Amino acid sequence: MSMIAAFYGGKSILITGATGFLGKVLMEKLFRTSPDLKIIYILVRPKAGQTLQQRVFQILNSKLFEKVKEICPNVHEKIRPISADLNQHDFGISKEDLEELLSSTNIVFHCAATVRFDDHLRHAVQLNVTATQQLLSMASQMPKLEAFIHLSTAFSNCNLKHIDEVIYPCSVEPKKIIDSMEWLDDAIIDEITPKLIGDRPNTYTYTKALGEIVVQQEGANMNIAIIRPSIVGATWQEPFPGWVDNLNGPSGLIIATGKGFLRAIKATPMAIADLIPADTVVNLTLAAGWYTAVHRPKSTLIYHCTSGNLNPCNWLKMGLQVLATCEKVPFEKAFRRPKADFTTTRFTTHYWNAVSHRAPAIIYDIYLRLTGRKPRVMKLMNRLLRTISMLEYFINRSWEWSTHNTEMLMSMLSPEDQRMFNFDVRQLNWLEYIENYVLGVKKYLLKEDMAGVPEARQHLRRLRNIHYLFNIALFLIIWRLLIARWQMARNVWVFIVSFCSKFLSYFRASSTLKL
Ligand SMILES: CCCCCCCCCCCCCCCCCCCCCC(=O)SCCNC(=O)CCNC(=O)[C@H](O)C(C)(C)COP(=O)(O)OP(=O)(O)OC[C@H]1O[C@@H](n2cnc3c(N)ncnc32)[C@H](O)[C@@H]1OP(=O)(O)O
Ligand SMILES: NC(=O)C1=CN([C@@H]2O[C@H](COP(=O)(O)OP(=O)(O)OC[C@H]3O[C@@H](n4cnc5c(N)ncnc54)[C@H](OP(=O)(O)O)[C@@H]3O)[C@@H](O)[C@H]2O)C=CC1
Repeated sequence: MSMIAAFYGGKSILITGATGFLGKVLMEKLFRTSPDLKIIYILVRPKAGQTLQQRVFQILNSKLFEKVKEICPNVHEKIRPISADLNQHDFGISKEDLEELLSSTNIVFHCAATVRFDDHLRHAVQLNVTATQQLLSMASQMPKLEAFIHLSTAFSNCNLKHIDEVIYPCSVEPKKIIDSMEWLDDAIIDEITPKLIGDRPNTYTYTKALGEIVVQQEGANMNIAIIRPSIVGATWQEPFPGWVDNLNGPSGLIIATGKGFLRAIKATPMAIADLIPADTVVNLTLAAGWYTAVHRPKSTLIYHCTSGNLNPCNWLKMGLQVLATCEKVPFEKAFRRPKADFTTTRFTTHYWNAVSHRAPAIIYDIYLRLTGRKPRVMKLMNRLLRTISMLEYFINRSWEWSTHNTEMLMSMLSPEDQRMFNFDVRQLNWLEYIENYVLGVKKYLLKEDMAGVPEARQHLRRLRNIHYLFNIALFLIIWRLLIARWQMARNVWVFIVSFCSKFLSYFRASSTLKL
């Protein structure tokens, strides 16, 4: 019998960010392994014209929840969406809902965050710091609370090379930052942002670090744990391999590679690609929830959910496997053939951006214009290059994360729990995982049917022929222009022609002699 699954049975659980990538996988696993849990409260905001109920309906009707609906047919009765916007004071939760939440909740999983790298500091602070502080204040009024689990990121201290499972101080106290956001105007915030984030690359990592300090300060009297995942990727095993539903992290770049948009990227091939599957993060999170509530460690424990020190994979290995899979099972309607390389210097990156990214986009847009259609490729390309520039920091460095707490937690699990809530990345086969990831991107993100693969292959063959024809035509045009303008080119041309004709006549002569 699984101790962890039994622990969540009969519990009332509050999840923030349940409509996000990790939140959905977390909810799915909870329902699948503890179908007898009492209720899951989720804080949801109405979005894109959808009501809360419609959003929940959409989640439950996705492929991710197919198994759950078999195991727990009344799953819809066990999810209670609560209208809440974490940008608002008190989250805008109604008085009745708040009372119910405060009186019933046993466990809190705080997943909501803004994960955008370029968010304005005011917004990032509001969501990743102030909202965390408010949620903790709410949690402190929950008489039945057993554990509060906060989702952070392994990159919250990416300004360090070696990162321990501890909370590092920031130069300015989070409370001062929260206060200042209330009275500083946007222009001043823009001006001080680079000084505040210091040697971190973006507001996301900075505010996640502030969020951790808030958790430590405000949650001193609660049972709290912090999970720090690295780059979260598609699921490894559960509920099925390759599930992913947003473009964050590597997923967007996998699409860009498979569709032939991405041809070169500045990366350090041997740097560690610290990916971690979403289901691994969820298993560790649930195990930490159980351990925190049952064993009540004296201090806040931080768990690094990373792969680099236990089972390292580098960007070269990952990139080659992405390309190999895209070759084997191509994406539909590719712009160009999937063929990409890593660049290592600024100069080569600029060169390949001009030749392999911008030039084809301009040519294709001209073709679209000439055929009476709206040009769109350059816009897409600019967005891709901007995304790459945001991610570059993470693919050109390696970090070391210590994993003592994570390994300790693993050793505390029964063999049954080690199997059911497996977060041992040493068992992960990277090539198999990356292949399933790419297939998952194709099936669940791009919603492409595997029946379309032969047509996609045919399309790639057409693109290859166009590529060859284009290259030959380009060569001939350039050569013709050179001959017309340069004596030197003419001399070379005469030399080549006379060399070839001598070579041919020599062959002709030697074959006649043999006869
Ligand atoms: C040798 C072979 C070589 C082969 C090479 C093979 C290569 C394969 C190797 C792979 C290497 C992987 C490296 C990963 C490193 C990850 C590190 C993460 C570490 C931190 C982890 C964390 O702890 S943190 C969680 C992750 N957090 C993010 O990862 C957010 C990032 N992101 C943003 O911060 C914003 O995205 C940003 C960018 C500002 C743009 O912002 P933006 O305003 O320009 O664009 P938006 O995001 O608003 O998107 C506007 C519309 O573009 C659509 N779209 C957006 N991206 C798209 C895309 N890539 N492809 C298509 N479509 C896309 C979107 O769906 C919208 O569509 P629509 O308008 O229809 O709704
Ligand atoms: N994905 C990754 O690579 C990594 C993620 N993490 C951490 O894991 C956690 C979950 O990330 P992930 O699932 O990928 O992120 P997503 O962007 O997929 O999900 C974010 C969630 O937060 C919710 N949210 C955002 N703003 C508000 C708001 N104002 N009010 C209410 N809810 C809001 C979103 O709701 P809505 O659907 O309405 O937008 C969504 O449910 C985050 O804390 C992140 O920092 C850590 C390391 C890596």
